[in-house]
Amino acid sequence: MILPDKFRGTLTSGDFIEVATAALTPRHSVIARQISDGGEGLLEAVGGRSRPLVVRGPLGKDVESRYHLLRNGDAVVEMALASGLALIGGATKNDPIAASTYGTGQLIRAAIEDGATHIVVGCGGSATTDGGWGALVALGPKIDLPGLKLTALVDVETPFLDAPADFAPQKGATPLEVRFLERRQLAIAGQLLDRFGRSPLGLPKTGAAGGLAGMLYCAGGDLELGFDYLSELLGLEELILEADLVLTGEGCLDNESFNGKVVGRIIERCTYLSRRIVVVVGMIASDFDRNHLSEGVELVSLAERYGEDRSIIHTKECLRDAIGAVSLD
Ligand SMILES: Nc1ncnc2c1ncn2[C@@H]1O[C@H](COP(=O)(O)OP(=O)(O)O)[C@@H](O)[C@H]1O
Ligand SMILES: O=C(O)[C@@H](CO)OP(=O)(O)O
Repeated sequence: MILPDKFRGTLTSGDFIEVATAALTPRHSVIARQISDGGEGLLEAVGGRSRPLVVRGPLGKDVESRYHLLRNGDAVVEMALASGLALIGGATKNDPIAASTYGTGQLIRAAIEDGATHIVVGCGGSATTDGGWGALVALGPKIDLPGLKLTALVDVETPFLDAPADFAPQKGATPLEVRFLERRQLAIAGQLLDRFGRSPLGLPKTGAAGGLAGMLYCAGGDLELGFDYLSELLGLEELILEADLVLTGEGCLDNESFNGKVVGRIIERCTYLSRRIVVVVGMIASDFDRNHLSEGVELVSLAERYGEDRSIIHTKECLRDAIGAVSLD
């Protein structure tokens, strides 16, 4: 069974599935699912009908975006498709103070106006650290509609006030800007408490997507790990139980991977269900704590095996070769 996350910047989870399926068939029967932790790739993973919409991108320029309507009635928004770092070409092009979740609010509002009553918002992969303020402005009074159920799917356990220090640097913030964002985040938490009577402070998961998850929580929403939502939707537990081997991977295996992200959750589930697990990653972070891996987890780093340059430039070839070298009998 193939269950990959993306390798940010070099390989989508769809690419991983294509390469791995070609390497394993016809000798092995393969089941593959695209999977996401709520960040990039969520809409591809959930499927459903796509509703296209032009919204305001993270730095104010219009972007073509969309949300999905599922057969079970859920409307699914992937915030990365409206307020994501990838939309503006990465951290060096970002303005980490100005970046706003307004466009995500526009997507949620459109789903409400289309009649959705359960809106699931994937948080992660963001350019923003605005505590969800932009989305709140875009939603206006819509967010208070009776009967509206909101679920924030998160990819990390980070609390609201830790979002700037933990994630703003990867969005281009300097240490000085991180301190500013921390003060602003605290002020936003106060505003959210005044408005909704609920505070995000001290609560795990509320810092996902720069605190968008915290705003949704204050507005009455639930917080759920993106992986757990998808696992239930796709029946992953049953599929893992039926598999002889589970193959997964992501760009960089780090301690955050075990903080709610796809690869960490898959390793945990396979260990619990006594399934063989092979993890192919682009690289392993230098401070990665190997105690996260139980005995028996097979780990391959493309950067270690083929060199960093080659693994980044020729990711597909390296992946094909690495999978070919795994003993599958
Ligand atoms: N093909 C690759 N080879 C080596 N490292 C990679 C490769 N692709 C991505 N990476 C590394 O992975 C990092 C992104 O990590 P990833 O696990 O994909 O996303 P996330 O930040 O959501 O956990 C990149 O910044 C890069 O350092
Ligand atoms: O958007 C963000 O702030 C972070 C955490 O939610 O996402 P990612 O881990 O994908 O960088």
